[in-house]
Amino acid sequence: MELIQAKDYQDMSQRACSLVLERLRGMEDPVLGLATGSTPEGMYNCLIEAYRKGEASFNNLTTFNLDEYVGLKKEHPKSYHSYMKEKLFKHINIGEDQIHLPNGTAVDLDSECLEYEKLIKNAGKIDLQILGIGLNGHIGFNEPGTSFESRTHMVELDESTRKANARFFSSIEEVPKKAVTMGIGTILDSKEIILLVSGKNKAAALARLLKGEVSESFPASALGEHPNTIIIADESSLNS
Ligand SMILES: O=P(O)(O)OC[C@H]1O[C@](O)(CO)[C@@H](O)[C@@H]1O
Repeated sequence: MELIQAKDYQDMSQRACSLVLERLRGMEDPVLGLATGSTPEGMYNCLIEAYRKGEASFNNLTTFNLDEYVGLKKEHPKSYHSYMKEKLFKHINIGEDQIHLPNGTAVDLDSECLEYEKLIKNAGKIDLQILGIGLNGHIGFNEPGTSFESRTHMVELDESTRKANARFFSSIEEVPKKAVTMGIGTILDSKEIILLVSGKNKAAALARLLKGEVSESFPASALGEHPNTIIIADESSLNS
């Protein structure tokens, strides 16, 4: 794992944005894996800015998001479909047919998971996967104890994850208890991974990751087994 030290959130976001744009420019039909949460918002703003300035175009891009809550319709304001639309997709030149997120309201969720895996496979490998990290080391919604070989599957969210994500809802009761997420094996199949880490509250998780012990009790440690992962971390997550 390569570590890039950024000064602050803004610097982390800009470095990630520059890396993404550089990689996209070098590819004919890039496949990009995307994350939600607070961490990538600055990077998305930078990508939008580059598009507005005419420095980037996304018409040949295919995207796959990591995860979606079970039970929230696409149109629900707190769904990850809505997040992606509001934070990125509606501001750039990308069409509905280019973007993919799991459907958390599918009648048959097991088939939905298999179908999502198939879609990723048919697109070729994910060229570049963007990740954030949860306080307990989750990546996507893969909670501690998830097999590193897991494929897209349905998960029960940890109470700690629901609590952390309650800030996006009116109350913790509204946070769904389940989600569909790419598995850790699915994530590890990506050709390249960028993990973004910002803020004091992520310091313990980052320190554990950098220690290098690989264990299923700490999902992000799977990245230690990936040949091409870059961590971009800001000072507050590194020095707290
Ligand atoms: O960037 P945040 O909001 O701290 O979230 C970290 C991680 O947790 C999740 O939001 C899931 O809880 C991921 O999608 C994200 O990568």
